[in-house]
Amino acid sequence: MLKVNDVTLSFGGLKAVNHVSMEVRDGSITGLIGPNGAGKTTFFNLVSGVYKPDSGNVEFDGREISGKFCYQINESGISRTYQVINLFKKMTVMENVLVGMHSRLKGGFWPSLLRLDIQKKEEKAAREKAVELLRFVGLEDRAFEQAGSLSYGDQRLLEIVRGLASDPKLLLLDEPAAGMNSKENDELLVLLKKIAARGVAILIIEHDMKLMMNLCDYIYVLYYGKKLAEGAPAEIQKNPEVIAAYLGGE
Ligand SMILES: Nc1ncnc2c1ncn2[C@@H]1O[C@H](COP(=O)(O)OP(=O)(O)OP(=O)(O)O)[C@@H](O)[C@H]1O
Repeated sequence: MLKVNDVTLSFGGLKAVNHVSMEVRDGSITGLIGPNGAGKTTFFNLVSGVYKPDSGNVEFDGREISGKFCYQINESGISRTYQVINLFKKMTVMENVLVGMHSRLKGGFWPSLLRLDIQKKEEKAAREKAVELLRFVGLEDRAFEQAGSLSYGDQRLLEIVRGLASDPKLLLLDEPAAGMNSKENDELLVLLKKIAARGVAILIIEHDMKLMMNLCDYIYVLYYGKKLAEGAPAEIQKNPEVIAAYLGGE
């Protein structure tokens, strides 16, 4: 579904992503690992439309998406979360999910101003769907609390729910386990497998190797902007170059 073909992006003289190709298959969980500064977040920014590659291209469902705006890429079915929690902390949990849904809502400006029937129906359906998504992650009881009042781990879950709200086919997760305790970590593993079982493919950046080894179907390793290795978790784990990169890099 996602095909990244030989992309390169430089910041001044630094090749943050250097001739990297990769693929994410339908419904799979694909991992992206590498030491700090390897280019992982920049790679996400290339896929989600924050940056346009200097060379190479990105295809999603057979169509080129490189060069499109972020909102167009989101509409085509790619959603993402960020390394730093990016919620509207003063808004309720429910409102945060509804914000994530906006690209799927049809009733534009005039219907919303006049509160036409079509818009009321759409709003009701959106709320029901938000409740269903919150139930999916066990946050339905917190729907009307301020997002900022949730624990750190729950805020990370809410970010994932908001990412799912636009009905993506592919979810990009940038360090979703950061700051989670080990129980939250185990719950995250179960949740991400459930999301993939719903048919949503996942591309995930994460430093927690235990989580990645248990979670991913396939892993890519970046090192100084270049692809160092790719393969099944068991192969990656015993790859001497990968071990050396981690021992040397962190
Ligand atoms: N906007 C930018 N301008 C200049 N340099 C940048 C910019 N964004 C990233 N870089 C540089 O590009 C390289 C790759 O950074 P990137 O954030 O993609 O790495 P990363 O693998 O996500 O690291 P981390 O695990 O620490 O998040 C780093 O050397 C970084 O300093």
